[in-house]
Amino acid sequence: MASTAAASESSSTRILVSKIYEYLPYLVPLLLIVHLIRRRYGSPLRKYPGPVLASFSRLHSLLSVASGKYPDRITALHARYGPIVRIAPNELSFSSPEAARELLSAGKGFHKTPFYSVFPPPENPDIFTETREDVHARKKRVANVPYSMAAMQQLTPFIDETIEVLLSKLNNSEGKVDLGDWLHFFAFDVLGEVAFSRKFGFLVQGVDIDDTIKTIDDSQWYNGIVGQVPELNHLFRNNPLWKLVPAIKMGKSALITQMALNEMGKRKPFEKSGGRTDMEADRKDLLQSLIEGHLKSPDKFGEGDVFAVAHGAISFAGSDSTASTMQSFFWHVLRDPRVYSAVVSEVLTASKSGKLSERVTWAEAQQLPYFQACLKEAMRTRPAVGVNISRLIPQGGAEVNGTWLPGGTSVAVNGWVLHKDKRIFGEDADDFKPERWLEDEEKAKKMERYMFQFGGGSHLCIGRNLALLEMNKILPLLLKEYDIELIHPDRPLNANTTFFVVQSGLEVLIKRRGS
Ligand code: HEM
Repeated sequence: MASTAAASESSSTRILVSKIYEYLPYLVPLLLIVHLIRRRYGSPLRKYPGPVLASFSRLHSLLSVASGKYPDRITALHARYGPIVRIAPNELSFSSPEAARELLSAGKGFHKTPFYSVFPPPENPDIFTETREDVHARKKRVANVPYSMAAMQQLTPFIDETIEVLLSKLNNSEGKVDLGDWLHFFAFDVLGEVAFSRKFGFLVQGVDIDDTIKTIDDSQWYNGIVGQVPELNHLFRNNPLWKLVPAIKMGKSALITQMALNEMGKRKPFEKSGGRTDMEADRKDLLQSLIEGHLKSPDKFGEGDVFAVAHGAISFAGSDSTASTMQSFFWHVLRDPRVYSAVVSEVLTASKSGKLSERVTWAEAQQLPYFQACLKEAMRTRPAVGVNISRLIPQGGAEVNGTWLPGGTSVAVNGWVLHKDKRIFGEDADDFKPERWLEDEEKAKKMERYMFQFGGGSHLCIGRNLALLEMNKILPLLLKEYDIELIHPDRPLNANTTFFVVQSGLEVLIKRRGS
């Protein structure tokens, strides 16, 4: 009896298995469709409009970033769907600057999303890649000290030295030059000096040595795209087999990594050198300040953090961002004869009346209101970070700008959208118009509050003082020294957004004033 029952049971199992096999080609797509429909309609975010693909897959975001035109894509999405757009199954993009202020403000428990974890180094996250707020806060407290404006001012001699090299190069190449390339080389060389008291030599050689800049940009391209689906990182960069493919050197710029390692090595043991590279030098570079921070609080800021922060500043955060901003400044100023003539006249008048030194200082640049307005306007209309800044809503949910959102929702904001808000910046917010900063003090203060070119809150850019110091010194100086003209005034600047908006094509005719 028992054996008959067992035989019949095994035969029905066989039938079931054979049926499953028979229907498998239909079953798998069916289950997938059910899963996708659940993602689209079963989510509490279903009431928010957005592209259909985005409601059930992150593929939409991935393809948008891969296009290199993310600022245009996200702007178009908000123009079509309104102030809150569902850009992925669990992600909303907000266009309102008020929402961005709340999202980025410190102490609300909004953490960075897994997007950031894709950026190297995975083994020792730096200030940018660290997604644990408490660990981030601990590290940032130490790293903030050397990045303060007072500390940065002491680095002025490093910047001045690099300025001399740039000027000598431009003096020797009067006529047609790619100003964008020179500004890019300048931004890198300043960082080499500031961080390690070492010249990378981009300006001297006038080329992208060892394809360093290209390697960094390729890495950013990868980070921006794979960051949309961070799980893919296990398949690629974090996959040991990936490293065996010789053509791929994602995230590893030999020149910069080697320089960082050498400089750290030379200063060991830290207890003895105090982080100084040269016992005679009276200049303190960034690495020395970071080592001092490490010596004071080795438990909060380990040796790995010293390396990660110094290396990250150069190989990721500080170079493309500053170069892109300077290129935007020149492109906007040069293509509008009215703006160019106003800013040049301000600089030359100040210079003639003895208000500018031969090498413009930070304090002097602050006394050039029209120049300051042009710089702000460049950072407003073309912020250097082109992809979204995103944060996670904590478990239990939270309100953003009056909208209740469930825990685990990712919320994104984008400077290219936020800075074009007509309520804050005016009906002509899409236009480059420096005057908007000079018309009314109250209005200018309000606009300032809603500028996100350096992010905000606890993740406000740590390098903003360095970038501002550098730009305030070199930009007016170039306007003072040279007559500059766009070769192709009607041609847009080529912009390829990876994480930063990497720009090219700033070709100009340059002539020394008075020559
Ligand atoms: C004009 C130049 C720059 C721009 C426009 C810029 C922009 C930004 C933005 C928007 C963020 C916030 C990103 C986010 O929350 O997802 C950020 C963060 C950061 N930036 Fe910059 N940056 C510039 C220059 C620099 C420089 C020169 C350095 C270092 C030398 C630097 C280092 C960092 C770091 C470490 C972070 C992470 C801060 C944190 O999460 O606490 N940046 N930057």
